[in-house]
Amino acid sequence: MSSSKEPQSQVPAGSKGSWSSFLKSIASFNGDLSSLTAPPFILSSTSLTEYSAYWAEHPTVFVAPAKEADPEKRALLVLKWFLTTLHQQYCSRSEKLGSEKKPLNPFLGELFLGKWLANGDSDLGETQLFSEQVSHHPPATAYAITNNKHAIELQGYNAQKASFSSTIQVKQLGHAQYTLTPPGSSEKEKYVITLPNLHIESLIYGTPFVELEKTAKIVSSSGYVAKIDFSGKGWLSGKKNTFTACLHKASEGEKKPLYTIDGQWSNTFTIKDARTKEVVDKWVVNDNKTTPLDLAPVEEQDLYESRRAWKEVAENIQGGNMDAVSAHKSRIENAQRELRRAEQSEGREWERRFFNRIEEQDDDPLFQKLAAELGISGNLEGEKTGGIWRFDAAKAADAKPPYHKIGGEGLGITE
Ligand SMILES: CC(C)CCC[C@@H](C)[C@H]1CC[C@H]2[C@@H]3CC=C4C[C@@H](O)CC[C@]4(C)[C@H]3CC[C@]12C
Repeated sequence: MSSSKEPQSQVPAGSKGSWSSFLKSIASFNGDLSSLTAPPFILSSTSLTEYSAYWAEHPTVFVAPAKEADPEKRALLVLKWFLTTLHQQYCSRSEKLGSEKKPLNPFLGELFLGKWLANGDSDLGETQLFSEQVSHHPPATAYAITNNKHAIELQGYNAQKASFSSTIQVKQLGHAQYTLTPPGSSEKEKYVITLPNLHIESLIYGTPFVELEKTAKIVSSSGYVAKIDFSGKGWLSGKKNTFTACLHKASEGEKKPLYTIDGQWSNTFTIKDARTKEVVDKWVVNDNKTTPLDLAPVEEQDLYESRRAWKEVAENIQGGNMDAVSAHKSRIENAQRELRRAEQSEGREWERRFFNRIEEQDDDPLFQKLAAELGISGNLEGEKTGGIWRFDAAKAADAKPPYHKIGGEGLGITE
């Protein structure tokens, strides 16, 4: 007999069979999550290209480091910003939709573009988002978030490698780089960020949610290192999403912490000065509303913008009309296959709108130095990310639709 405290299955009555076949299929799949066929109740109408927005849903926290003159406090503010993104990155679907869902698998060239407006804050300026699916096989998304007023740029690209060991385990490939120009300085300061591993909990009950694992690191050109350790359901606290973080000088090591942070990334965490043991800052997720991303109305969007391209699919997922969902998905997939065939026979490649594929040896030396400190290499990951991707600010300047000459052809739309 099951005790009343044990979680009950939340799988809808009509989906029990398809859920258990889904669970069986993941136990033996090939590592590409997009290839999994999941039952309708777990499908999301949001594409993975949208997830890039999670990096800056608190624009004031995103720009705060650029205003700080003290390098040590600046490094702390970058760490704080990174930690404040985690709730949105890893919890927001579960909180909004009742569980983690399977996102739409972006097509090559799919775009998600928008901005966070200053909303009356005269000092904030506009923060712009460029997110683009730069590879389809393997799937990889590149993003850049810029704030010109504060000369900040975050860019990165990522892909996921999944495996199965009692549940879905996900390794994130790729990394992020945050660049600013300190007040009064003319030299850029760069922070390179590695991404944590994650796994899915509560799959069996039909209420999957994300838990983070292992570590993430941030190293800076100013000589600071932040290490974040994720312990999931903390051994001491017994609470989910538990972590500890520590900021130290690269020259001094972890034994001489400057600041320590602990708590739950999905709830509350506290920042302490490690020298005085004093609490210097606290973050409470519920006290900090996110700023909604400002998007062009769907009719005015480019055909390759995510919400416009997936409109029919999304509406039919929401309406539960799965035949129409697969019809529209197939339309896009077939048109994309056709396009790839044509490109191949003409010996050319799809032109990325905002990003370029680069050779590692041609990369920014500042980035290369920090990557070496972290032991990461674009070349080693390149196979899983379709290459090494860098934002092209010139391509983004004054960008407005239409973003591609090709029109509806690649989406199976004839107009
Ligand atoms: C819900 C279950 C049954 C299906 C599996 C869904 C998989 C594809 C989902 C679940 C959680 C998702 C991750 C959640 C958050 C992020 C952070 C973001 O910055 C990049 C994408 C990434 C890393 C997602 C990739 C896709 C992901 C791993």
